Amino acid sequence: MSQVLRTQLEQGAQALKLELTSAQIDLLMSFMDLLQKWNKVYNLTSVRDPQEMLTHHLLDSLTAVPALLRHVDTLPVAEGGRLPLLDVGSGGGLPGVVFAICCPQIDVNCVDTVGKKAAFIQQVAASLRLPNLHGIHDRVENLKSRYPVISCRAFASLLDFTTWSRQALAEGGIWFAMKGKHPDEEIAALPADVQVFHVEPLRVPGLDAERCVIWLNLK
Ligand SMILES: C[S@@+](CC[C@H](N)C(=O)[O-])C[C@H]1O[C@@H](n2cnc3c(N)ncnc32)[C@H](O)[C@@H]1O
Repeated sequence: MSQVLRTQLEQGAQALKLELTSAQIDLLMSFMDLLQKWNKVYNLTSVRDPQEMLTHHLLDSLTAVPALLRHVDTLPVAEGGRLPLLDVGSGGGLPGVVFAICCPQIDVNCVDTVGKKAAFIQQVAASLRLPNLHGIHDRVENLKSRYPVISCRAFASLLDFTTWSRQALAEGGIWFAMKGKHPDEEIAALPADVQVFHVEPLRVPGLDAERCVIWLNLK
């Protein structure tokens, strides 16, 4: 990836007030390289242009990191332990890999029904030496473990997301759904015991588009 894209990434991180080390910027750039390389073989994302990959995938996912960190910082985590997070329908690792790189205090588990996508995540974890990143090949509905935070991006309606991942939500846990426009109709379709407790608008550096995070929990 070019120096121009790296500079754009650094400027984007600064605009988001994310204090990333140059090692983390290197890892994000290497992730983009791996995504570009293996996309040709595995068909991980329809986005192929490197510039578009930077703004629509990397910076878009990065925009959710400050919101996630604000929440995580309020939770008790065992000494030396990491907070488990499940990223549902992670595909080529968005936002899961970005979260794993930017938040070493989080243990990121990316689940996808497509075996080659889960295998790609395992490959990214090994290549980039990320001990806090794991690929799981399964349907989210089948998972037996429980997670205090469950995220998704471009996955499904809020109703399907919360219904399919409900058994994987730890007691007192939260869902973190990355969405485009405020999804009024999806919110209206939620069952009575699932509540939206916060909607956070996001601005992606270099992208003129509506984005938000929907925070949900069980009543
Ligand atoms: C549109 S892609 C989004 C990928 C990625 N989150 C992104 O933002 O680019 C949705 C992904 O969800 C996966 N998926 C669909 N149903 C699933 C299920 N029940 N459990 C786990 N993954 C699922 C698909 O295989 C696909 O990779």
